[in-house]
Amino acid sequence: MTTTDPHIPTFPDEDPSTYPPIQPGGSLILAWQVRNKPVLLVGGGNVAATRLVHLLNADALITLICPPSGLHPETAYRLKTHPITYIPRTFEPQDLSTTYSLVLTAIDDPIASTEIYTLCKGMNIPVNVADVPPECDFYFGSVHRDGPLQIMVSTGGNGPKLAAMIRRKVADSLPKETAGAVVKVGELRRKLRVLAPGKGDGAKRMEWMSRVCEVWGFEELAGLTEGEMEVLLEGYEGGIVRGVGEVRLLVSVREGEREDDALEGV
Ligand SMILES: C[C@@]1(CC(=O)O)c2cc3[nH]c(cc4nc(cc5[nH]c(cc(n2)[C@H]1CCC(=O)O)[C@@](C)(CC(=O)O)[C@@H]5CCC(=O)O)C(CC(=O)O)=C4CCC(=O)O)c(CCC(=O)O)c3CC(=O)O
Ligand SMILES: NC(=O)C1=CN([C@@H]2O[C@H](COP(=O)(O)OP(=O)(O)OC[C@H]3O[C@@H](n4cnc5c(N)ncnc54)[C@H](O)[C@@H]3O)[C@@H](O)[C@H]2O)C=CC1
Repeated sequence: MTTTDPHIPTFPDEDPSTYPPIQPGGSLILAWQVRNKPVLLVGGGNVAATRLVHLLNADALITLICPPSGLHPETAYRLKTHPITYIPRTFEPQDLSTTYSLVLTAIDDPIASTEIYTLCKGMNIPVNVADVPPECDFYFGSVHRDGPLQIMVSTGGNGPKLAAMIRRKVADSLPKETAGAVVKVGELRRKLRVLAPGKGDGAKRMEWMSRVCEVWGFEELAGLTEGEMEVLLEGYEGGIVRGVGEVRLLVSVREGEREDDALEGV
């Protein structure tokens, strides 16, 4: 579909074939920040136990509603080990309020599921009803977690078991230093922001960080020491990204000089 709206400029030299193709019918995949936000989980069985893992990993403020007789051993364990608000009975409509930023149900009662879904819609609260895709504002996916690295596989409801198998394949194909590299790049980016805090430095910061990621391998990034970061960052002002060999050489020369200075001081 194209439009002739006169407010939209035309770029004579553009090449639309370089833009990503649009494939409608997918999900909007996001990394939702629920840290310290109230989330309601209804049900305490098998599926609820897996939902709890995701919610706890995301530091949500969780309320769980489920009769004690329905608790899966893993759910009961989480209730003992984490500050989850537990309501030991079946769901009642007054349990819902707009303070919840998210509601998840994992119950084996389709009538109660639909009731909760309808109440959530009335309150504009995003909801996931575990086994009823049409009653889900969002689906869960199969998640690989390693430190700050998270990879989610979604098949858009087509094959949840396949999603789990694909997730394992993806995880197995990653170099073992991947999460370590993510941690160190995070440290380096925070140091860079201290060195060049200005908003106007954004483009230069981004270009420099991108080049560091490209020039250094995962293994080298994962092993970045404080001294190596210091030497790397010294290149930032002049837009220089030193390679791993040069940085390590400079670090060892400096360490040698420090030792010499220390000896002279004796
Ligand atoms: C739509 C969605 C809604 C939602 O739950 O958010 C949904 C719906 C349904 N799942 C069903 C069945 C199974 N679900 C699993 C497992 C997982 N299901 C997950 C997500 C999703 N499941 C969402 C779509 C995600 C996507 O497609 O990308 C995972 C990825 C994440 C998670 O739940 O945390 C997690 C794997 C986590 C992991 O191991 O890594 C297994 C396998 C197992 O249990 O081992 C089976 C049996 C085998 C099979 O059917 O494949 C049925 C019943 C079908 C029926 O009656 O036949 C429905 C309802 C329906 O399809 O109508
Ligand atoms: N990822 C997915 O979407 C999957 C969905 N399912 C479906 O999810 C649902 C839950 O599955 P499981 O956890 O294995 O079942 P389960 O039988 O282990 O757990 C059901 C839980 O719901 C509780 N419950 C029932 N009615 C309730 C109410 N009104 N208020 C509060 N708690 C209530 C029960 O006490 C129990 O804790 C089932 O309908 C199942 O078919 C199952 C596998 C995967």
